[in-house]
Amino acid sequence: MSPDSQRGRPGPGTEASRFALEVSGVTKRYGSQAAVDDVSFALEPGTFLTMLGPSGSGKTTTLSMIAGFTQQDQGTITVAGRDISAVPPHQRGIGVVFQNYALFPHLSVEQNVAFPLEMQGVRRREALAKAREALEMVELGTRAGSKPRELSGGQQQRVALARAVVFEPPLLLMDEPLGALDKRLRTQMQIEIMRISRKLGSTVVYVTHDQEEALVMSDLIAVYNNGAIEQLGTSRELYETPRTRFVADFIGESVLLPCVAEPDGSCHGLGWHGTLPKRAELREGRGVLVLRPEDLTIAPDDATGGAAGAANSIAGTVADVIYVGSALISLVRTDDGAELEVRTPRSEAALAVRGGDRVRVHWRPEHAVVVPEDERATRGGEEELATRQLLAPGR
Ligand SMILES: Nc1ncnc2c1ncn2[C@@H]1O[C@H](COP(=O)(O)OP(=O)(O)OP(=O)(O)O)[C@@H](O)[C@H]1O
Repeated sequence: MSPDSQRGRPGPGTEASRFALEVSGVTKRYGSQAAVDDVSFALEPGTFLTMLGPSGSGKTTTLSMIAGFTQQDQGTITVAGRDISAVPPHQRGIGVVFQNYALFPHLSVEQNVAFPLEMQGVRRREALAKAREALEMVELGTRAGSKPRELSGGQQQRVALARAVVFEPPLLLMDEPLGALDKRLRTQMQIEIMRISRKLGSTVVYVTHDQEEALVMSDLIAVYNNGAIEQLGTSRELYETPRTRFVADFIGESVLLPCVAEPDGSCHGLGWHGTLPKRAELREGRGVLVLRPEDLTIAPDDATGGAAGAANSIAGTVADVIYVGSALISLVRTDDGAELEVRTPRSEAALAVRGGDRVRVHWRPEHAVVVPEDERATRGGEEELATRQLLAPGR
């Protein structure tokens, strides 16, 4: 477990109930495979956490254990300081919106929304009145008497959202709730979900595949990989200071250059040398220099700095230039075969280069991060070869 995944956990003797949700050392195995492997995090009330990661990395299983649909093999889950591990789902007081958590087709929209309240023993009249309020909140007040099949996909999702928030749950779990919607409706619903969760002051755990959605909506993002949280932080922390190569690659566009960090504070790679960035996860040995395309600048290669070139830069040939409206993307192929993407704002387009130009791509060490090499990524393949060449004396 990375120290990051423990973020916000209370220390021994600290009052646990200051957290709306605390997941501690939770593991779920299917056969010999761990779907979720020793996951821990704690959320202050009102936090919006998004779980982001590739398919099969354990996001839904984590959510399902919090909801109570799946029983963990190890670890504890507490909601507002109360261990809910043995509490059945409907008694957990958690609002749930799962993509496949369908509405009841034979009930009207308002009866669907009133259902969780009636399950809690609230009288029918009161439950229906509250259901109508929740439907107003998602702007479906006029469709209370409709059957779900008479509504569009987006409207049905909004009913599901109303049903999840009708009892004003302090904790709301959402698994790809907008997965089936088109882009326009998705954006509208993202705003709706943020508005409603803020209004209710709910703590939200949200699962999505869409990193843009995660960056826009979340206070915190947990990046999942292979059943574990690889890094947990704000959007900005994940983008600007990824701790691992996986996170650097997964969040936003990145340029990754294999490198060797030296104890004297320098680092070098194939065809370049420079200063070891302060934000280096390792001070010595093999790693990967992480750069963001918008932090790179491009200039004609005038061979400054002699044959080895200027520090913190690499020479190459422009393979392509793509106009994307707000910026120009230059794809540069280095002499050692690495591909670099350089993003130049449109306002600086005078600096633009053309395909076939010899150029030098520069970066500032304060914009770079060095992360450890990912063993999985370097097992076999070209990259291992590149790293071996990098370490070979005489190059
Ligand atoms: N009921 C089950 N039986 C066996 N294996 C399961 C079961 N549920 C999940 N798994 C396995 O656990 C792993 C994690 O699955 P999970 O659904 O949590 O991933 P996910 O990150 O939510 O993926 P996706 O984004 O595709 O929904 C996967 O390898 C999956 O095959």
